[in-house]
Order: sequence, then C-alpha cells, then structure tokens
Amino acid sequence: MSAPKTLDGWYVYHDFRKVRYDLWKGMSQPAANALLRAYAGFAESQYEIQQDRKGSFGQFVIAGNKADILFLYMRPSLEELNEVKAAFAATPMADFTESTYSYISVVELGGYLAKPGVDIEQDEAIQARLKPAMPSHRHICFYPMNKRRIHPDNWYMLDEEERRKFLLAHGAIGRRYAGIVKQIICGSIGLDDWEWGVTLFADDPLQFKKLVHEMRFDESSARFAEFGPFYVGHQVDTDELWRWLMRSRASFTHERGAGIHDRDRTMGQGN
Ligand code: VOV
Repeated sequence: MSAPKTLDGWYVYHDFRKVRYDLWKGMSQPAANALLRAYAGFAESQYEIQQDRKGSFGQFVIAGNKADILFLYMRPSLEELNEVKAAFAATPMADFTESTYSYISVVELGGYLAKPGVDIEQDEAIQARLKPAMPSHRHICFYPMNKRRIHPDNWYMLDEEERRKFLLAHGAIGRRYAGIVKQIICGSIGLDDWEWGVTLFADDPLQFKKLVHEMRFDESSARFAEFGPFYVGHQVDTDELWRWLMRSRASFTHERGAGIHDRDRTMGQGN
C-alpha cells in the first residue's frame, strides 16, 4: 500500500488570541490609540504582501470565549511564517493579547489534480488554489480533524479505489455549496497535532452548519472523521477591528464610530 501523492502550497499559521482586558482597560486612551496605530502599520504591511502575491493575511473577530481574534497568515515557507510571528511580537498588540490556540499546516490538494506532463508551477488554476488569496467572505470557520485509524474504520488501510470512491462522494456534497462555502484544506501530518486543518469561508455562517451537518452523514466523515475544536467568526479590516476593540473599553461610549483615521486626526489635534 503506498501513500497518495499530495500537492502542497503555502504554509499556514492560524493565530488565535484573547484580549488581556485587565491590561487593555487599564490603558490610557492616548496609549490605546498609539498602540492601535502601531498595529495598523503591521496589518497594512501584511495586506501589501498579499497584494504582491507573496502571502495572504486575514483578521477575524471570533465568537464565543475560546478566542477573541484570529490572525491568519499564509507564506511560501515556514521560515517566513516565523518572520511574521516575530514582526507581530514586535507590535504592541502582542502585549495586550495572548495566544490561546495556534495551528500550523500547509495548503493541500489531491495529487491526482496534477495533469501528466504539465508542470504544476505553470498550471495557473492549481497555483491559485495552492497559494490562495484570503477569501473576502464575511465569515470563517476553522477546525482540525483526523481520519480514523481504528479497525474496521481505518482510513489508512483502505485501498486507493475505496478512498477515491469516498472522496468522490465527499466532493459531490462540497460542490453543492459552490459559490456559498469556500474551503481551504490544509495538511498537517508531521506539522501539528491533527492531520488536517479545515478552514471554511462563507457570507452566511449558517451555511457552515448546513455543510458540516450534511458531511457528517456522508460515509467519509461518518465512519472516518474525528474533529477537534471548532472556531467561528467574522472577517474585519483594521478599522473595524479597531472599533471592535474600542467598544470593549468602558471609555469608548462617547467615541462610538470613530475609526483609525478619525482617531489619527483627533490625536493630531492634541486629544
Ligand atoms: C466546501 C466544499 C468542499 C468541497 C468542494 C470539497 C472537495 C474535496 C475534494 C474533491 C477532495 C479530494 C482531494 C482534493 O481534491 O484535494 C477533498 C479532500 C478533503 N476534504 Fe473536502 N471539500 C469540501 C469541504 C470539506 C469539509 C467541510 C471538510 C471537513 C470534513 C467534515 O466532515 O466536516 C473537508 C475535509 C477534507 C479533507 C480532510 C480532505 C483530504 C482527504 C484525504 O484523505 O486526502 N472538506 N475535498
């Protein structure tokens, strides 16, 4: 029995963080403004890297209390992800948030997608899937998963034909969500605690429930899948993240609606 080939793309770092409200609320308003301005510079540089197609970046507010914020980065190499980690650590945002969960993986596609005789590097459609720009959908859902290895439901002992049959049925369900849910499946065997990181994007979060629910009844998930913790949230730009963070400070009530640039202006006037 031989392992199926995979096509591997950008390395992915999910960085889930919680706000240290004890520090954040104790900070003076000018200090909070300066902090967020410094962070905005970092976020801007991340979006520029994405613009240059040298990586991807997204900011998300996470629902529930497993985390408050997710920073999601993709880069061509693990070293570059570690550079991003250092660059983030240098921002004051790192001082008043703490990591609650992280996940390292690499964008993965089935090896059968490689057409014989065609250089993967020249196949634009495959390159776009291996090195994806951050989808612009409003919502995100992330969870890690394994394929079971307990007899008789041992995914890794199935022959190729059986696995293909299961994945065909899985793909058929997924395709019914074309244009509604976008998936980025990342392999993490040898990289992190689970075998895959599943990241889904949709404008309506209810579609995550509908898709995952449908897949639970499909044999490839019903018999073989095991799941880790689920995270769900919505995508924000830096300005919206700023407003969300400011709302969590008691002093924000009289500043509701002020964005980074408004704040910069008022800061410049000596506020
Ligand atoms: C949003 C829709 C969607 C679509 C269209 C889709 C399609 C496909 C196709 C065609 C293929 C086959 C290999 C390849 O082409 O890469 C896959 C592969 C895979 N998937 Fe998937 N999947 C989706 C969605 C989707 C979800 C929601 C999940 C989580 C499962 C659940 O129960 O919660 C998932 C998982 C996976 C995994 C872990 C793999 C790798 C399995 C392996 O052993 O290698 N996936 N997937």
